[in-house]
Amino acid sequence: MYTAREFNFDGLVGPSHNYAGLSFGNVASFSNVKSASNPRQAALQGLAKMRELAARGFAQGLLPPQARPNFRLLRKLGFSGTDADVLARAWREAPVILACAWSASPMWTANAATVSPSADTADGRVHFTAANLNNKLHRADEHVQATRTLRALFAHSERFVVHDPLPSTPAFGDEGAANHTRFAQAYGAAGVEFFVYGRVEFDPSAPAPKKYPARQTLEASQAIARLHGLDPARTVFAAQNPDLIDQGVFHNDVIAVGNGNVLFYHEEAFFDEAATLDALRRALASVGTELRAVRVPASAVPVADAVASYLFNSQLLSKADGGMALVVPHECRENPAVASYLAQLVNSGGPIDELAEFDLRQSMRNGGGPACLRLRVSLTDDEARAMHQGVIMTEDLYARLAPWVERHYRDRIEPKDLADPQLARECAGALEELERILGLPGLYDLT
Ligand SMILES: NCCC[C@H](NC(=O)CCC(=O)O)C(=O)O
Repeated sequence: MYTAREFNFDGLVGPSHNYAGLSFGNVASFSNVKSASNPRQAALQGLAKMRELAARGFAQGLLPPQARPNFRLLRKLGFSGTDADVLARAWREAPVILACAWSASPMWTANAATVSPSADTADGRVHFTAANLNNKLHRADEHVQATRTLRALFAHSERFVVHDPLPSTPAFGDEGAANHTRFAQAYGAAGVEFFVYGRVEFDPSAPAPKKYPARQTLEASQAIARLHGLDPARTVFAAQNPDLIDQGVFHNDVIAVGNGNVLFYHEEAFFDEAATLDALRRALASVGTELRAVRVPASAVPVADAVASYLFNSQLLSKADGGMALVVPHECRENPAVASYLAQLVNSGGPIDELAEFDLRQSMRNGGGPACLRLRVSLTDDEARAMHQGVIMTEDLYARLAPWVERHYRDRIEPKDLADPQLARECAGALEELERILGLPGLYDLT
């Protein structure tokens, strides 16, 4: 009856992937600052994940990288002259700003937008709102291209709407789907949308972290629910545990993941666990579904291990046989507490009965695991047909993209390379060819 599927749109890692330590509050980003990256390996690791999941029959797409360096940003900040002048002066006077302009951070497409499937929205269209990501300079401009890309892919205005991002001010800090989960009996059925926020701008007494920034506000989440036309009875807002933000849980998707009627979460994830579960249970009951909560106690997995391994930054995928696979990074096997927890989990008779493990080390070193790397979009069959087809992962597309990466990507970038105008030319050349491979002429505003 409900013919809808969940597509995962993974970020294709861009040719300037590097480690610049730009994300205060993200432990991995800070610990790997200024080490050498390998963009070629990063892109191939991401493609390998997309290819394997597509081959297994999961609906898999990609979102293209963004043009870097971001000369528009650098020029806006007063660096002028030729492109080479801009890079040289920024390198001399403001190397951190230069690194921001080069960041390949759009690869983490969970932060590209919040998406509400048509079964949840008042007008029956799929709604997208590009995230303003205003907490970090290197991410605060991503929404310009993200909006443009989403409008190119989901152009059919009777089926899709891509909203402008929320106002770029602290009251509306929005990090997209990293703080949003949807529960439903089936992808095409009416569901419950779950928003987790880190602080409340207009209520100073609300919980908030002390050391690291809370990137998502309640006000932003509420605005998105309004824009998307969500039914209040099927929308739940919950506060993240601020102490965990201070321990490196900078997005909710570092400590919880949901799919179908399953919530897989750490017992300390939420400010008020009981109230959060109650609200979810009530909302799910209104659509005839019962919540299955898989709670991980701190005695089995301490928060520090969850952050180091990215156990919860996993994908929960519904399989044809009715079970669910948990897509985890290699780091989960290397962490003894997490490895033994997972061995027990898949044999517990619960909803998660399989592990799929991937080497995503290049992304992980910047704090991005399997879940950060993908944006979920549930689409009916008609909607899936109405979107641009050139970004859907197939063996054929893989066979074109892997050699494209080999041709254009370096295998090493260190901080001083960001001053190199030749690297900028290589990146532009790569994207020009990518527009053709994906069948998206004019995707980039390369003027
Ligand atoms: N959802 C995962 C996002 C990871 C991302 N890391 C970064 O931007 C690190 C970039 C650097 O430090 O070079 C972030 O913190 O927003």
